[in-house]
Amino acid sequence: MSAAAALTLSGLHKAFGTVQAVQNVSLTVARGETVALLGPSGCGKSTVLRLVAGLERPDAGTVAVGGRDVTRQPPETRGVGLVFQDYALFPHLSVLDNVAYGLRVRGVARAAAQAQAREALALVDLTGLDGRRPAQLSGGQAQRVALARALATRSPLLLLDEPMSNLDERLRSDLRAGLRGLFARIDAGVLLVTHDQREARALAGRVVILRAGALVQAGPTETVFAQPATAWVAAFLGERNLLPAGPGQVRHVPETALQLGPGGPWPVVARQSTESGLVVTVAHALGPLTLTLSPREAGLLAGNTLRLSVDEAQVRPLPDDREQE
Ligand SMILES: Nc1ncnc2c1ncn2[C@@H]1O[C@H](COP(=O)(O)OP(=O)(O)OP(=O)(O)O)[C@@H](O)[C@H]1O
Repeated sequence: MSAAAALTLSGLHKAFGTVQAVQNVSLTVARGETVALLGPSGCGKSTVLRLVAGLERPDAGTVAVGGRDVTRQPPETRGVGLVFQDYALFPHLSVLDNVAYGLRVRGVARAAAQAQAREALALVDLTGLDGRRPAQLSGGQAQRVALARALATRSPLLLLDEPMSNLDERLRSDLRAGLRGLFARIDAGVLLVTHDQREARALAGRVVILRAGALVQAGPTETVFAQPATAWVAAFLGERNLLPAGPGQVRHVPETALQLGPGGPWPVVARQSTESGLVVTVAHALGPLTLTLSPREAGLLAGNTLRLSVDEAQVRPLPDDREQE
């Protein structure tokens, strides 16, 4: 199977001085699959991508692209398409020539390079803008040109490092929807680094979570979000209800376990209006529980109390590993 994988990383290590940036990371990305690398700032996400691209050399471990060991190859022979957050387009070249550039430097003849570039521009819905200069594009269009440039190489593996970080929220959500369709159409593997959990959930079939350079959990996206393996992962993914349960243990009460209506009433001890609704904390018998109420649900607040019960079947014990670093 691994011969068919777009990417196979085995036992990768990389230190910068005393900083262990990447520690024993192994993962595979199948063709046609999108995998998101998630983790807090400084956990080693960009370093993993740079090791795959050949911009850094690992201290130990191997990188195979399309079943070929490229650990000792320079970036240009690895067959990897890259889109970095500070993507640079050549200002003096047209959109078409920007996209064709990488093919031309690999020795593809001009007419063939332009045909492949047009095909890539069509994939990102930019047909008709071939003749424009980068300065005549919106931020979202320029971002799609950078993507088309990576797609045009027809690499079996695309690496995207925070590909939408320069865009505003509306453009990001438009582009997210477009990318999901695009990734489904091309048969490449995609390794995506993002800070944005919505981006990971929208685009990736699997997620890999890094902490201080080491892989702490990997699995199908919805499984990892629904069943974080430890308290640290749960907290990183935004879970708020981790109740102390003895030494080194917490009880994870997911928000889906909180059922409004029966139970209580419990006193509301904190409330705050946010973009997604009214966030309230109730003093439940199990401990303080925080949940977000939609405007309609906020109508269930009676004075300063809320009726809710906990579906115990969804409550899971987790090891509390939040202190170790
Ligand atoms: N060239 C370098 N020299 C020294 N230290 C480095 C170098 N590149 C990265 N590091 C360190 O390695 C660790 C991992 O960095 P990396 O950029 O991979 O993290 P990241 O998860 O991508 O972070 P962010 O989300 O903030 O971009 C950090 O502690 C960083 O300071």
